[in-house]
Amino acid sequence: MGEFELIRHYFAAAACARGGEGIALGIGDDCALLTLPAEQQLAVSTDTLVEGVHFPRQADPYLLAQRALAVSASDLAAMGAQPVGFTLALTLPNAEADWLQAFARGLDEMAHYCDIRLIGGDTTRGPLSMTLTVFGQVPHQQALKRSGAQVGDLLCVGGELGDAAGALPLVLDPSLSVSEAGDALLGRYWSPKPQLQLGLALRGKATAALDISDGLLADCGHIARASGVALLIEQARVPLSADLLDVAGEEGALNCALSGGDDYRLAFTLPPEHLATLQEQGLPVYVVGRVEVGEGVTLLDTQGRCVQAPASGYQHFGNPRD
Ligand SMILES: Nc1ncnc2c1ncn2[C@@H]1O[C@H](COP(=O)(O)OP(=O)(O)OP(=O)(O)O)[C@@H](O)[C@H]1O
Ligand SMILES: Cc1ncc(C[n+]2csc(CCOP(=O)(O)O)c2C)c(N)n1
Ligand SMILES: [Mg+2]
Repeated sequence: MGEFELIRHYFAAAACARGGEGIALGIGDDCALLTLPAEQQLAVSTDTLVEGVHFPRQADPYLLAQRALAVSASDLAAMGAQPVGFTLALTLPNAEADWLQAFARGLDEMAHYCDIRLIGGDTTRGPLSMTLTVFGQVPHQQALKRSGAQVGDLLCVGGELGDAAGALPLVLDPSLSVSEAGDALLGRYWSPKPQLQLGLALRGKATAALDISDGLLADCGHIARASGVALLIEQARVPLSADLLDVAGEEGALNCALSGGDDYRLAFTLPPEHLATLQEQGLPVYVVGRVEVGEGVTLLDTQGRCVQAPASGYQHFGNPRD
């Protein structure tokens, strides 16, 4: 199977490659063309996933595609953007029909969940990796940036943290036996659910937001820096799932939540007056701390004393505390 046949058969023909709102031209030309309403801005984000770094060797192609698109779409959620389209640059060691079929099915399912269309890409031969670029729309002045946190805001997260990090030993060693709780954690690693609905609901309410990819502490550091404030996290309020507690124990679970990464849940700062409205809508909003004058991220125990934080989070190069 040649490159063009592969593209035609597995990608151009996929349900997620059918046109949609805002897509004037999709797969097949030198560029795709997007048309946005005049009052909207285009939100753009790109993410690369490399075998052995972001996902294990011999990964199930169906799960891999789901994870790749979820990770990318999560950045749109974090900006409060509505998904429009995405490109897929796929590098493959070889073209295997079964692998491609399963990959395209995983991609289709996550694209359906996110309501996003495949609009183009690139297919090359080489070590397995993929780069997805997502495009979304957000009304002018309404994007959720990292820089707007205000003293007095609450610091919130969009759900239980650490599950995917808790699954990592199981991901890395498939010979380990997996309990029911472990299986649930594996589901959170392979198919994170981008919090798109929450992102939209936070428009005009949250003062800053991002999605947690490197760990709560490290990613909150980005908000603190960009906003010029201090973030205080009350350790006891960090939401942990029963499955994670079961698999990793209390201390292990907390470490996964604080520094594990791979959560793809939102962290955001919120003026207190908006909390009840969001929670009444049934949205997952958990208060974990607050914004104060100062800088950096501080972890507090139940008595309000500073706690020595564990290693701060995932970094590809260099010292994690840089
Ligand atoms: N090679 C690069 N050239 C230009 N800008 C880059 C490059 N790598 C990263 N950036 C930009 O730096 C900022 C931080 O990137 P980073 O990849 O850490 O994003 P993130 O959302 O914090 O993490 P994630 O990639 O896990 O979603 C983003 O604005 C990103 O576009
Ligand atoms: C097999 C395997 N080993 C380790 C990890 C952990 N990991 C890798 S990259 C990253 C941060 C996000 O990446 P980026 O900053 O590039 O978006 C994390 C938490 C994993 N996911 N899979
Ligand atoms: Mg991000």
